[in-house]
Amino acid sequence: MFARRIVVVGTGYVGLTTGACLASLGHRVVCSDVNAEKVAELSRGEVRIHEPGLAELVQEGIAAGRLEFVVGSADAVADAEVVFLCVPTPMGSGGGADLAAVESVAREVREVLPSGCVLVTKSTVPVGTAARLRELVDRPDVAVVSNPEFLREGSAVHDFLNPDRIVVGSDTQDAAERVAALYARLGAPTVLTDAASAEMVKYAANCFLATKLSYVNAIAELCERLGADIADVTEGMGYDRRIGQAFLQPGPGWGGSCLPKDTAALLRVAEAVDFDFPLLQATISANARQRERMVAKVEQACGGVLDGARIGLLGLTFKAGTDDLRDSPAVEVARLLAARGAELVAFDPGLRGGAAALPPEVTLVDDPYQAAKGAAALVLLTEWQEFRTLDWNRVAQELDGPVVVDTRNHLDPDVLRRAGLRWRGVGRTPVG
Ligand SMILES: NC(=O)c1ccc[n+]([C@@H]2O[C@H](COP(=O)([O-])OP(=O)(O)OC[C@H]3O[C@@H](n4cnc5c(N)ncnc54)[C@H](O)[C@@H]3O)[C@@H](O)[C@H]2O)c1
Ligand SMILES: O=c1ccn([C@@H]2O[C@H](COP(=O)(O)OP(=O)(O)O[C@H]3O[C@H](CO)[C@@H](O)[C@H](O)[C@H]3O)[C@@H](O)[C@H]2O)c(=O)[nH]1
Repeated sequence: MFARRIVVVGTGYVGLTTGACLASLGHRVVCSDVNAEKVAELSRGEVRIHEPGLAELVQEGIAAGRLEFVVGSADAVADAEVVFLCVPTPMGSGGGADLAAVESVAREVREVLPSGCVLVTKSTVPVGTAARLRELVDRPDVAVVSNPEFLREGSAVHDFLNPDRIVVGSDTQDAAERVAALYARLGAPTVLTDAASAEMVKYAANCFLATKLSYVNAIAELCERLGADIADVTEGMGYDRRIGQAFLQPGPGWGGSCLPKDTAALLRVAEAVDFDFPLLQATISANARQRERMVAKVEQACGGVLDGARIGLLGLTFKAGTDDLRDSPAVEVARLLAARGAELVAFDPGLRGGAAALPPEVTLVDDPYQAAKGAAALVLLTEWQEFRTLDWNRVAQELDGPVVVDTRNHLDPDVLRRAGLRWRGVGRTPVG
């Protein structure tokens, strides 16, 4: 089925990907945003975020007349069949999801939504939000559907077009089926359920992933203390199909715009219904400890003195393949190092054009060798592919102290050893 007209509200990672991908599937899509400058750029086919294939899809959609961008939502929804809400739901004070943007759009459009239209939450929203929106919109002729999104930043287009599953929930079966039909060409397994269950799937999945990572980071620490090797341990675990190889890489802790806020939000949801959730609490607190652990590793690598030490940082984004610094563990480690008096010089391939949200103590430079220059230690915080192939002899010449702390186990310790460098990883025996 091809919808006559789809409106996507919010043109961030999720909204822009949704709009461009649905247009590429043949739907007619209007994307709206409050940011007039962004709308003007997107209308010219200019995409600021770093997402492979997204700019091309946007340009193709515009050229085919299937994709347009407008400011404000009220006019845009006037003849919509389906309206996707893709606005932010950040962590509010107290940890719960802040639904101000979702509710503000719902209020903006409630009176102008055409009869028979479906209002869809694609933003990550707590269980009960669809029910709350039904009350807020107060239109028996408009159905509310939950259709959570599972794409990852850095592979957003690929993930949207090749989903592991589509989840659609509504208390109006027909509306859920209409939304599911938009994705029919993707051939993905589809879970049709009620709204509360669909909303829960999203949190349950993200919190499970976060728990898997906190667990693997704890096992890595144990490996370090017991002389076992986390790379071999996770490989051995991962062949068990019930566990799987994915999401088993230890690191400086998990971050990004989703896992931290979603774990905090589920904890709040649980509290609200008097459910004690020590497992999720431990997942979160172990993650905070992981960042401290990385700082302790760097301190040890610098001979126990961080105050006044110059430290080079490789990577600041929350993972490779994105320019996103939101809740980045790398930035948090940098902050903690700066608080201990370290002087920080950082290079990140995703931030070549600069970055707005860096702690003032971090100086951003344009190449990795400048980050290494005169440093007491070099610390890899984000797993960019190009870090593997640095000229390590040159790095060794630039460094003041011959040590690399690899918080992602991303580098080949033997290559570094041959360049005369000491390597310190996570959950593995130090080399050199
Ligand atoms: N980023 C991800 O990888 C990802 C994946 C799955 C789900 N999500 C969820 O999707 C939602 C959006 O996340 P994002 O990362 O795309 O956010 P984002 O910050 O990248 O983009 C949000 C966009 O919404 C716009 N906006 C804000 N208020 C608006 C309003 N009232 N009307 C119209 N536009 C408005 C902003 O200008 C911005 O362009 C969140 O709930 C998030 O949890 C994100
Ligand atoms: O083996 C791993 C995998 C990930 N990470 C870290 O975990 C965090 C999250 O990574 P990832 O899940 O790839 O990033 P996101 O793009 O934030 O995607 C998550 O959050 C999105 C927003 O809800 C969901 O849609 C995705 O399914 C979910 O994977 C990052 O700091 C990664 O470095 C590790 O440390 N080790």
